[in-house]
Amino acid sequence: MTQNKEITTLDDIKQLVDLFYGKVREDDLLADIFNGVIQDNWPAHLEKMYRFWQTVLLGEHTYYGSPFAPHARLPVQGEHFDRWKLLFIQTVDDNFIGEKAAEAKFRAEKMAEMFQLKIAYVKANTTHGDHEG
Ligand code: HEM
Repeated sequence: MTQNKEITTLDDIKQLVDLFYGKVREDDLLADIFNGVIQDNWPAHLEKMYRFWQTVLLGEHTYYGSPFAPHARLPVQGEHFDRWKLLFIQTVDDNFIGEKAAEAKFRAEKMAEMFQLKIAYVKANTTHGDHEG
């Protein structure tokens, strides 16, 4: 058994991200949604996610995107976010310990909450006849 470690370097971030999306890609509920959008661009998606978490957890500003935009019209509901959070928390707890590990879980929870609120808002403000799809 490997010992859980602190998240301190970009390599730790890469390990976290690779393990998490490894689970996502095998998940009965989430795999099709991710693969439908990302298709064969997984390396680019993972690169982006390394930069995202490097920025959030290590304070090294390498991510300059808009995190919410690609989620606005995904076919996702509470159950998808619950699964996403479960897999993320499992990945962190199975491999890491310490302050940054706790922060990773906290930030993921907060962003999931914000994404869900925004998706509900987008839906409520999309009337039939708007550009759907
Ligand atoms: C059910 C939950 C979720 C699903 C199905 C999902 C799906 C996706 C997909 C398919 C993309 C790629 C979009 C593209 O390449 O066009 C993406 C990007 C991304 N996701 Fe999620 N996501 C979920 C939750 C979250 C959460 C909770 C976070 C917060 C940590 C997050 C952070 C990001 C970021 C930062 C990007 C990159 C955005 C950019 O293009 O700059 N996602 N997500």
